[in-house]
Amino acid sequence: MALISKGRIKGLDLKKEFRIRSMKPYSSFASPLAESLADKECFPYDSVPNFPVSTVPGHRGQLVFGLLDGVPVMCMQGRFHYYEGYPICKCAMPIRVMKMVGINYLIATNAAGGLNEKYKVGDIMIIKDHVNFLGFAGVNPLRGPNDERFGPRFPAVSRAYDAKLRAAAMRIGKEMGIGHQIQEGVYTCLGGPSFETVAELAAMKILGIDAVGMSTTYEVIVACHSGMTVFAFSLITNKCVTTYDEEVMPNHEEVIQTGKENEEVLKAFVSRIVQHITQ
Ligand SMILES: Cc1cc2[nH]c(=O)nc(N)n2n1
Repeated sequence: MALISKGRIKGLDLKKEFRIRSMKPYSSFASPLAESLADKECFPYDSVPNFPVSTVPGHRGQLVFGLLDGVPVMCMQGRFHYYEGYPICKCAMPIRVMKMVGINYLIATNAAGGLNEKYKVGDIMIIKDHVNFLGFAGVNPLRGPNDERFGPRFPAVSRAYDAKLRAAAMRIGKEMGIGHQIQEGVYTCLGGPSFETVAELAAMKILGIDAVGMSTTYEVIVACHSGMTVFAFSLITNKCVTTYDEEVMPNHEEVIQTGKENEEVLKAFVSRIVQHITQ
């Protein structure tokens, strides 16, 4: 979500391009919230010049503009992942489009495996920091010539996840009566599409990682580079498989199912955070 002044790129009025009447918050969000918007206008990704298209089951593949409890918002239904085969800068490109329409905040959401033993399936982990494993191998969305229109060559990302919004989200969770399922921790992004081995998870535990996924960090780095304020959370969709004798292996069906089971509470949670941002 982002509070935005009316955005416009020098010489290119995106409002005409997107027929945007008034832009305020934005959310990179799963389908259900975008479906619930009033006064919706949808732009399939393949109708937006140079946009990648979603290839992952459960990701619709369109930009949705509309009203969330009266607040004009922009949602992504489906995001792009490194494992789909896109360059990482292409996976983060939608964040630059949002910046170009004048966005100053981002709410990013994802599904993730719970590595922290205290976590339960269905928990919401507010992300306080990330370990960008992809970046350790140089897979960074800012690699290559720097585009000065957005930010500096060497951006700081030490406070990528806004502390005030994290505290507000914690309070909102308690007010909603879901404080018992709200966590705060460190998220990591792996390349995927294979899930992690037991040994990899043991290593990540030593590194203090709480939840494991395959997205988000590259979007947050680009949002930070562009000077956007970021809030992000993970829905814990499964417990990471940390031993060799566990019955159930991690699987995409479980991820989708847990997302469906929690969509109402997530919609309410994000709506309350939007209200907080726009008050
Ligand atoms: C979206 C998602 C869900 C899980 N679960 C897991 O154990 N490991 C992952 N990397 N991911 N990613």
